[in-house]
Amino acid sequence: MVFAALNRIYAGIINPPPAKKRDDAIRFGLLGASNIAPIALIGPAISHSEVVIAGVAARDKTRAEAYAKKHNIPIVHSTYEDLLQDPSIDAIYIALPNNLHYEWALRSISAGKHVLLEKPSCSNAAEARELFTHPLITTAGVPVLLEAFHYRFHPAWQTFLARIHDDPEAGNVKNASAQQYLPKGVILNDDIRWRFDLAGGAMMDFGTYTLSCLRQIFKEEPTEVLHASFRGLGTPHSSLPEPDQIDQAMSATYRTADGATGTLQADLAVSGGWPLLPSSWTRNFPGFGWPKCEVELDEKVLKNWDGQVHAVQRTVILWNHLAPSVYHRIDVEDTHTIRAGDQVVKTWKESHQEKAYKWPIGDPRRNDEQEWWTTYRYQLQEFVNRVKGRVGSGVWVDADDSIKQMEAVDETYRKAGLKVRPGSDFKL
Ligand SMILES: NC(=O)C1=CN([C@@H]2O[C@H](COP(=O)(O)OP(=O)(O)OC[C@H]3O[C@@H](n4cnc5c(N)ncnc54)[C@H](OP(=O)(O)O)[C@@H]3O)[C@@H](O)[C@H]2O)C=CC1
Ligand SMILES: O=C1OC[C@@H](O)[C@H](O)[C@H]1O
Repeated sequence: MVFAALNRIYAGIINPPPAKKRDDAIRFGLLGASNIAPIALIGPAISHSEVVIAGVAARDKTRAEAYAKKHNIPIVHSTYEDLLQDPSIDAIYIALPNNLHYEWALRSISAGKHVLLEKPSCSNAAEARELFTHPLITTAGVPVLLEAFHYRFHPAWQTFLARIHDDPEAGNVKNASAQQYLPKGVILNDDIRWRFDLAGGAMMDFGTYTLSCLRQIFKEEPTEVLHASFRGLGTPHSSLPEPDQIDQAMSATYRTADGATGTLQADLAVSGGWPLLPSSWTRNFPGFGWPKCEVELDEKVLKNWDGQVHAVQRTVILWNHLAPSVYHRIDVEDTHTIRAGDQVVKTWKESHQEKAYKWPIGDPRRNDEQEWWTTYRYQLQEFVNRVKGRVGSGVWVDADDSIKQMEAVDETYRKAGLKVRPGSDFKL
């Protein structure tokens, strides 16, 4: 198991096998010399025959040149706008602070470029509505715009959803939870995530994934935020603009019209919780927690005969939805009960575990994917399929989804007593 995981990490992240590039490959330009691009796009592009990372622009040209050299990017522009106006660039990757997503997505689309836009798509719902309903992206034949919720494109996530929504044993969703934690200290004090003016905060970061997970699990929009509470920044951050508006961690519970509930936990600075040691010793040490989604379904009647009922109640857990190519596990537990009236005649459990590094054998989505493909590599595959007009796996994040996501983010901030993240004044 460890050896297989190391192999997947090596081929998927450390040293992806290079593909021979096609003449009609999509030429990507990067806005900003960002920390995330090497993992989210530059690395995945190496093994894709139809993607070339052709250019980068950064606010500081010397930094852009150093970044280009490190990552073998041939073209360097000294302004973001110059990159957009470069006719040799087909698509733009936007991994800028959240408050700049709206403006640069609009600018990129209006320059005729396809856009892979980092999550969260915008600073708030008003911007998302403006962006995703703009005629520049709603008219036929316009460029592709995708909010980069990479985890959704991996077969592990889609298999998890299938166990909740598609199996005969699956009742309605009753309760769900989604959690993501980063150890304290990983995100430094001057990071964009701690800046209210840059639309930062835990809810905009790990919160946006966990909320997206719950919305997918519910398969309908939550109608109410039942509870939301946050842990703020400590004193080292007091020099930042409006530090009291930043959530270092967020916890929120939602309810749907059908009465299902779901809770998210998103923490960008976890401490303590070490096993075996007294909590008083470790409470200031960095803590760890697996990314995890768990769902409890309502009981479902499978069979009804001669006054007896056979029902099943399912629980499903996905361990590590965030980096499933490294390792993941889907646990399915079905509790079967046979009843005669109120009397339980028999009850038993059936459990199994699943892995889905690729689409299942015989599945029409199965193609030339590899077990080491990361979520970002699967996402890139679908982005290219969309640009090229192919059917692909069918997984996508559409405009309405991105709008509803930001509406729920805003509602969470309101419920927590924090301000909705500030939007930009940019107009095309
Ligand atoms: N999909 C995923 O797994 C991940 C997604 N993300 C998302 O990607 C985006 C960027 O995150 P990350 O790469 O960590 O960010 P970085 O801290 O690396 O910043 C990205 C770029 O933002 C530019 N920038 C523009 N204005 C500012 C400013 N005022 N302060 C700081 N930087 C500025 C810089 O560009 P320049 O080079 O021009 O100076 C910088 O290179 C975020 O939206 C985040 O949510 C982040 C991590 C993981
Ligand atoms: O996947 C991620 O990992 C680190 C986070 O801070 C980042 O924004 C997120 O997208």
